[in-house]
Amino acid sequence: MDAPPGLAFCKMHGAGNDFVVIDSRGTAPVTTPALARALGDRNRGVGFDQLAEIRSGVDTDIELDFWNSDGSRAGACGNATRCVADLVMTGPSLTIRTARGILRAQRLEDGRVSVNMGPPQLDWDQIPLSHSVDTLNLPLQGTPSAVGMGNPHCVFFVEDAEAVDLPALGPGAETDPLYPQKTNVEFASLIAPDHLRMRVWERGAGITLACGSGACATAVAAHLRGLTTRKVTLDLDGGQLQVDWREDGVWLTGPTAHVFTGQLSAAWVAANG
Ligand SMILES: N[C@H](CCC[C@H](N)C(=O)O)C(=O)O
Repeated sequence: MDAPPGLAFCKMHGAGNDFVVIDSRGTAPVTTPALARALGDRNRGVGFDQLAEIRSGVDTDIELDFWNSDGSRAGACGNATRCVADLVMTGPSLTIRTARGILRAQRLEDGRVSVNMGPPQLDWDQIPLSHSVDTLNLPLQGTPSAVGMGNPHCVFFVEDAEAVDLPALGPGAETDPLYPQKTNVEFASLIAPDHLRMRVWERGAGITLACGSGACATAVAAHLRGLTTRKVTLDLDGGQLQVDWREDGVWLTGPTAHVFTGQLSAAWVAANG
């Protein structure tokens, strides 16, 4: 007898920031907070930093929803956007509707995928913060900068990002009351005016090897602080990303990898959905 149909997915990563991708084009969306949390469990599920669910586009080629491994929603995910674009793109570019708005991805001649993450959000109420402050110099220890990229970021500039104890410092900043929806937390140090070292503690996912929207937020904050040019390379724990803050938005470029496809068993989905 044939086994009952399960749920197909594929596993991808961008610079070590890893994703489960579910393609729900033409079918009903399946992800619930409980399913995302169960699937994100690296022992009992598949494991991922973010889950990306593809839906059919209405006025764009596709729509994308993002979830963190703790079951919470992520408004933006630069690396997953690049990975999914790589997966579904048939021409040179792709339009994607996300919670943030419409994003455009492009394939470069070297095979890497770039996405325009849109303009940065620099006003306190857009990021969002709990009240009006100088977003470039937050009234927190270490004077980090707040930048929104469709999700909130708190960027600390430090002497040596390598030396930062992420599990000790990340959770406190993630849950600081200044960020009513919590925040992603980046630690960056300057290597050269076009080169940064960055490490990240992500909201809802903890330490990840790379964060595309975090790289964008860090590049924007570094430029506004007068440290860097508009186009920078960022060394993350899992690889390099390029960010170019242009007139039409913040472009993120980097590698993508398709690791495997799989099929969740129907029984597991039923027990965990
Ligand atoms: N890794 C993702 C960002 C996930 C952000 C998520 N942790 C949130 O709650 O906003 C990226 O490449 O942009």
